[in-house]
Formats: sequence, structure tokens, C-alpha cells
Amino acid sequence: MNVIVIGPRGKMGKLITQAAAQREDMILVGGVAPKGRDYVGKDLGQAAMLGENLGKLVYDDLEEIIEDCDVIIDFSTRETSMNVLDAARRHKKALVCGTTGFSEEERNKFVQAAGEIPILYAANTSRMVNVMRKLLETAVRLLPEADVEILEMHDQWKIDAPSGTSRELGEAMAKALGKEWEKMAVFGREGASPREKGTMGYHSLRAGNIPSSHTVFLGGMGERLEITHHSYNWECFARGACDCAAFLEGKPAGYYTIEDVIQL
Ligand SMILES: NC(=O)C1=CN([C@@H]2O[C@H](COP(=O)(O)OP(=O)(O)OC[C@H]3O[C@@H](n4cnc5c(N)ncnc54)[C@H](O)[C@@H]3O)[C@@H](O)[C@H]2O)C=CC1
Ligand SMILES: O=C(O)C1=N[C@H](C(=O)O)C[C@H](O)C1
Repeated sequence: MNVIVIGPRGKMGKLITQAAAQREDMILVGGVAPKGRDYVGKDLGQAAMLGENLGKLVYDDLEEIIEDCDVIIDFSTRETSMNVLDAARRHKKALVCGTTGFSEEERNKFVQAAGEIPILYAANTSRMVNVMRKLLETAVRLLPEADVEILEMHDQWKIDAPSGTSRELGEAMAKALGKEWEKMAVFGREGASPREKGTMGYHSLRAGNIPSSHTVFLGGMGERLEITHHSYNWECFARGACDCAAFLEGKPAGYYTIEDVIQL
């Protein structure tokens, strides 16, 4: 597959470029960076700090290379991702988006565009996190009375909270309980006492360079169950992003998720 990486100097963009360059089923056709970056026009391998040339360039306008690709992999920012989505739709290109922090309206735009192009959206592309989601669905079904609290930790630079993963995990648990996530979710509990039964508390911690940690606490009387995932770096997400892109090869228009890729 011919692949374009958006934001090849980003934490995820660098690792996605590296992972794609190592795969035999992928050919990188270029990267796309914001205007004004000193690595625009330079080799993609140097921009992604791989220490080698890949023989492909970094552009500052997706329009310049979009026709050369089969799939775009985009882990960037809300604003950029909405523009990438528009371009993918206009040029009928497959899109993997892992950006988080979208509004409801923005999320709906992905669903609408999926009527015309193959789109895979995943707030977390790690296989283990997806196993965690399955474990949580089972756990809440077996423990419907447990108090659910979600704690997520990320690096000091993350711009959205709570994490996209914690939202997806919460949505999956609510669905398993036959409830509406919107009616359960409570963001922070400061000043709220006592705890309202049937709610799902969200807590975000930002410190240092923590890549990603999610713990779901299921509180009972005299005991609690904790299910946790820690990533030590962002490589697991980059590998998963490439697997998502490979999954889209030859797929018809539609809205796909990581559950279609990692069938558990
Ligand atoms: N789905 C998943 O498994 C994961 C999702 N993420 C999400 O991916 C997103 C990016 O995360 P990081 O890589 O940590 O952020 P980052 O800040 O390191 O990288 C963002 C990249 O987007 C680029 N960018 C911004 N505007 C652009 C434009 N107009 N054109 C081209 N590129 C542009 C920046 O130059 C930068 O390289 C976040 O929303 C994060 O939550 C992060 C890790 C895993
Ligand atoms: O910004 C990150 O780093 C991550 N973002 C995603 C999220 O918001 O859930 C996935 C992972 O936690 C890393």
C-alpha cells in the first residue's frame, strides 16, 4: 500500500513512519507537516529522525501528494484531522485516524464521510488495550453493582483530557451494562459527595513523559478490582496504526474500528 503520514515529526508520526518503512506491504510516498517547518522539502527519514534517508519528501500541502497514496495515516490534532478528512473524502482515499479529543459534531463527520470512503477511527491502536476493553466488558457484566472509576495518565504535553481511550473504554462498559455512557460519565468528583450510584468517574493525571496508562477501578464492599494497561513508549500504538492501514486495503467505503482489525 502507498502510505502518507501526517505529522512525521510528532511523537506518533515518527514511530508510524519508522514502522511503515519496516513493513514489506507498505511504501511510504511522503509526509505532510505544518507550513514553515524547517524539515519541509527534506527527506522523510530525516524529518522522522530515523537516521537514514527514505528517498521520499515532506510536503506542507497534502494536495501535492494525495493522489499518489492508497491510505493516509493521521495522528495529529483535531483541526488538522478535520482538514485531512475533507481531503481524503474529496480524493476518495482511505483514512486511518488516531487523533483524539474530537467534539460530537466532529466525530459525526467521520461517520458521514464513511458513506464515501473507508475510514478507520481508533482512539487506541494497542492490541493489549483492546484486550483490556474485552476484559472490562466481561467484568462489568459480572459485577453490575460495582462502582466504576477510570484513571488515565499521560505526559505533560497531551492537549486533550480525558483521553480518547478512557472514553472508548467507558462507552464499551456502559454498553455492556445496557446503559448510556453520556448519562453515566462524571468528569472529576471534586466537591461531589456522596458518590452517586451508577455513575462512571473520570480522572486525568498529566506528568513528565508518561506515555499512556489507564486503570479502571471496580469498587465493591471490602474489595476492589483494578484492570490496568501501561505503555512504556508509543511503539505499540504505531504498530497498531500500520495494522489498521493494512486492514483497509481493498475495503469498500465504511466506518471501521479497531475491533474489525483485532478480532477478539
Ligand atoms: N490512537 C492511538 O492509539 C493514539 C492516539 N494518539 C493521539 O494522536 C494525536 C497526536 O499525538 P502525538 O503524536 O503525541 O502529538 P504530537 O504533538 O507529538 O504530534 C502532532 C503532530 O501533528 C502535526 N501537525 C499539526 N498540525 C499539522 C498540519 N496542519 N499539517 C500537518 N501536520 C500537522 C505536528 O507537526 C506534529 O508532528 C493526539 O490526538 C493523541 O491523543 C496518540 C497516541 C496513540
Ligand atoms: O496522547 C497520547 O499519548 C495517547 N493518546 C491516546 C488517547 O487519548 O487515548 C491513546 C494513548 O493513550 C496515548
